[in-house]
Amino acid sequence: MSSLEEPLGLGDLPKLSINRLGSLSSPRAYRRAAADDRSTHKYNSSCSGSTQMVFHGNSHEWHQQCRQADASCDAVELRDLPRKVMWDLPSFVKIVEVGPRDGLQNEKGNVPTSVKIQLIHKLVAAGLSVVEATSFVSPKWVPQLADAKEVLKGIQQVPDVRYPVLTPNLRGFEAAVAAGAKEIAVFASASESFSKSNINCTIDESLVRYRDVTAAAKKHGLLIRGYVSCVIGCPVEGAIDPSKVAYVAKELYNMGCSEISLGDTIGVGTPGSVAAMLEAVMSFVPVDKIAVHFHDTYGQALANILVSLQMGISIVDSSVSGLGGCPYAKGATGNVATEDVVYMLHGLGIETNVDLNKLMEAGDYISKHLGRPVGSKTAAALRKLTT
Ligand SMILES: CC(C)(COP(=O)([O-])OP(=O)([O-])OC[C@H]1O[C@@H](n2cnc3c(N)ncnc32)[C@H](O)[C@@H]1OP(=O)([O-])[O-])[C@@H](O)C(=O)NCCC(=O)NCCSC(=O)C[C@@](C)(O)CC(=O)[O-]
Repeated sequence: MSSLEEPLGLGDLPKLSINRLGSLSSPRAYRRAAADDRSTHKYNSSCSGSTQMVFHGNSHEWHQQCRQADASCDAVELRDLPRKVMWDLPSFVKIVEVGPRDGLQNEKGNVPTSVKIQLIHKLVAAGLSVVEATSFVSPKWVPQLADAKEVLKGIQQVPDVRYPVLTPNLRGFEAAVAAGAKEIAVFASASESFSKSNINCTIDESLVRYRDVTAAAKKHGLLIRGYVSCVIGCPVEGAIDPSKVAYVAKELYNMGCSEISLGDTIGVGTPGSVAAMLEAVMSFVPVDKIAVHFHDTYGQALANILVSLQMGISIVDSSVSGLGGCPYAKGATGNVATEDVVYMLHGLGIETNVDLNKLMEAGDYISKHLGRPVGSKTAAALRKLTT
């Protein structure tokens, strides 16, 4: 088996599933072959010119065309369908695991601090390098995360792993620093109504507040993540104009956020609306600083992630076992499940450094604790194969 076709880090899954999943690694081979074709082409032996992909409007097809086509060489070859689809996907995607925060914040029953800490340890053991740990918000607003200090202090932090925490104001920031936070996240909204119901202020008021928080964070040398929520739709205002998202993203980026996470808080986006929103944001924020954060209310999250990757995004937020939902966004379901994201990315030949078996153990652990079946289709399917 060549290195291009090796199974996708599936550890000790049974042979049946390795074979089934391993066969999906061919897109990696397609991407490698496509990359090779960029430097040389072999179908005109008299020409050594490099090639490029060209979209032919009349036929609606991609062609591999010699860059010197206007001069000495007219070599043109119709490429196969998989290559068209896999073109220019990133080779590595960083997953930001938000389960312990976004996933649990809406849980009605009390989740013990020790369970939250254990969950974070299991997620890190699965290879996740960024695990959002908790929020230093008002316990009146989010009672489930009232133990933020105990959670952050209780984690045995692993070097090179990041544990960001949400801070809505200076008070939360100071509490986070006192508990040992090395990275914080501020969270604004592209919808005025959601901003009011989530953090009790207008968008512009929140940006003023976050300027203070980010200035303080920079003084302490902390990393800062910035969220924009309701980037596609709002439960009150309906569709959100991409220019509003771009405005908030730009403000957060300019105040020093090193990563801007774009949240489809109520999960109404489709690849069409997501592409338009991303295009607007990319005019102001470099693509390598943008993360996508999809809730899966309409079952569109994986498709939305795929179109984001095709547009150059390589940071994806997700939540183990699809936990989640925002207390101030009625009707919103959980985040896209990390297991499903990892399965899709590995199937595309994209590295994540995440061990799917260990990730599923973390999903089993928290699902058992919450007394419900795992919320990941991948985990449910693979569990069926192994029992
Ligand atoms: C921003 C506030 C505090 C304003 O809340 P407020 O009521 O306007 O603020 P306040 O200053 O009047 O404070 C109210 C009480 O909370 C206390 N307080 C004030 N601040 C803190 C703090 N940091 N930590 C602990 N306590 C705090 C404060 O001391 C006071 O206590 P009291 O005097 O009444 O006893 C509140 O609205 C809040 O905490 N909101 C957070 C809500 C939240 O966490 N929502 C979920 C986030 S999910 C999200 O935004 C979307 C995202 C990121 O996941 C992406 C996506 O899915 O799309």
